[in-house]
Parts: sequence; C-alpha cells; structure tokens
Amino acid sequence: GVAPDLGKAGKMSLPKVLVTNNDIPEAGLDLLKGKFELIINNQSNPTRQEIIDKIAGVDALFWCTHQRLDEEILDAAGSQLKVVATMSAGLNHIDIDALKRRNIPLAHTPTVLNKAVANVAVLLALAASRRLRESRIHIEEGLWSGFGVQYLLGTDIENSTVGIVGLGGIGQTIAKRLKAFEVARILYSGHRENPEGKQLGAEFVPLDTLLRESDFVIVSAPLTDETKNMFNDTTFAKMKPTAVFVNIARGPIVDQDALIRALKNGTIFAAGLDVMVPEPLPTNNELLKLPNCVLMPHLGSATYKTRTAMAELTAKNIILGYENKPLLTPAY
Ligand SMILES: O=CC(=O)O
Repeated sequence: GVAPDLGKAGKMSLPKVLVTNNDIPEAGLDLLKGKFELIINNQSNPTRQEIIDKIAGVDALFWCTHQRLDEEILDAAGSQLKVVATMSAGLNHIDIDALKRRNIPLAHTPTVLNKAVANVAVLLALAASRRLRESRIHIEEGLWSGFGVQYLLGTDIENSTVGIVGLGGIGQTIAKRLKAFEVARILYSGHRENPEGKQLGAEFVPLDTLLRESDFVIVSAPLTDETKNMFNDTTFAKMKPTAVFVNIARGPIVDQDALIRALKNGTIFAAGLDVMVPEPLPTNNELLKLPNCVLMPHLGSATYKTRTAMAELTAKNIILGYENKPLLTPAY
C-alpha cells in the first residue's frame, strides 16, 4: 500500500533497518531483503559507539545485543525511527518508557524460545543435583578410585518439591517437563496466581514458602527493580541445605557473592546457572572454583532452530511495525 519513496537520484529508496550484529541467521534477514535496505554492523558484539555510528536515519532497529537501548540511542537514530524489535525474550536492556514516549512499537521474541530455555533449566537442575562438574573433576584428577556406595551421591528430582520463581511462558514450559520426572509438587511465586498455574497443578505460594519447602528453586522471572538481588543472604538462608538453585533468567536477580557464600558454606547443596554477573564471567571468578556449581555461558535459547525462529520472528515484527500493523509479539 505505501507509495515507493523516490530518492534524490530518482531511484526508489527502501526504508532502512539497522541490524546490530553480523551473525543473525540468514532466514531472518531474508525476510527483510527487498523490503528494507539492510545496514548490518560488522561486529557480532558491537560497542555502543559502533551502533551509534551507523544508526542515524534508520527506520527500524533489529536489536540483538545486550547494549542498552535508551534515549541516547533513540536520539542518534532520529525521529523517523518507526519500529524496534529485540531478538530476545528479556527486555531489561530496553528503556520501554522512552519508546512509549515516542510511540515506537517494540517487539521481542517470547514463546519461540520457551522449550529450548526450559530444557536448559532441567539440564542444569539435573546436572547440579547429580554433581556433574564435581564428577568430571574426579575423573580428570584421578580421584575416582572405584565403586563407592557413598561416592558422590546426589539428590533426587522424583518426589521432590520444585519451586518456580516466575511462572511465565518459560516457567510453565519447565513445569510441563518436570511432570515427566514425577515431582511431588510444583510451587510458584510471582505477582499473581495465574490460570496456567492451575492447569499445571502448580500451587501459588508466597516466596518465603517456596524457599522453605522447595528441593529445587528455579528462577525464570524477568529482571526488574523488584527481582534485582531477590536472591541474597537472607533468601538463601531460608532454603533447605539440600536445595538446588537454578537460574536461567538474568544474573542480577542473584546477589552472586551471597550465592558463592551459600555454596561454600553448605547453606544450599548446589547451583546451576546459565546467567551470571558479569557476562562474560572472568576466568578467575570464584564461581568457577566451586565444585557444586554448574555453569553455562548464557546459552538458554542457543539451538539452531530456536535462534532461526527468533530471527524470523524479529524480522516479521519489523515488517508489521513498519506497515503500522499489529506486532505478532509486542513487548507492551
Ligand atoms: O536471554 C535471552 C533472552 O532474553 O532471549
């Protein structure tokens, strides 16, 4: 419907989209080609300055970086900017109010990554409870001296109580997977009881109850002012000494020094983390020295199919937003 814009040279000029990095799955970019001029940053991990250098005059942003998208970035882009899409479920790096003030629609990519991320939550829960890291260290260091009835025993997920902090799309998908492990109870905490929780047979409880009663505590909540440092010395102290803590959400939800103390002192049994502070984690960080801590470098959604689906969804939202149509997955 929109008449092509004839540029100065009389050539048809396409609207421009800035793609913040150079390693976006082709299938996503293919959807934009022909409709947009693609301005692709030549880094996979751009600095703010590299983004700002290329952003002036673009009509859309394909945002795939943890760099903060704020007033400074929006000013650098200019008032013609019409739509922003972040290739992430999380929105903590985006100043949503700044976009609202400018009436710029914002898309993100929930749902398509639920299964991949939920799988990592289960992977980390099992790996931490069955002492995967410590086990490997034993083999590597020649500490494996043969069968031992009491050797490297772990905890069971069967008949356990699992507490899910934040029962959104990812949390619900985790709960579905846990049923196959025959858990006894699923508790969840969050803003409010939700109908999906009821369908899953999960019990809505205050955070304190969840901490006291859970054998596994899994964090799948967004990072907000409310969840920042939600896990600290006080909250870890309320958990069982046999508890396994899993975070697949955002590092700053946890006071990491408090977690390190809890893991060292036996306040809790083990942890499995896909997210931490900072990312990337320095190689001399204390977390890496703990045998009861399993770590992954923020790979929750990192499967071939999921990243492709995220790129395609981001591109589709950009096209819709540019055409003033409702987004498939609006962030607000
Ligand atoms: O952390 C990953 C995401 O928010 O998609």
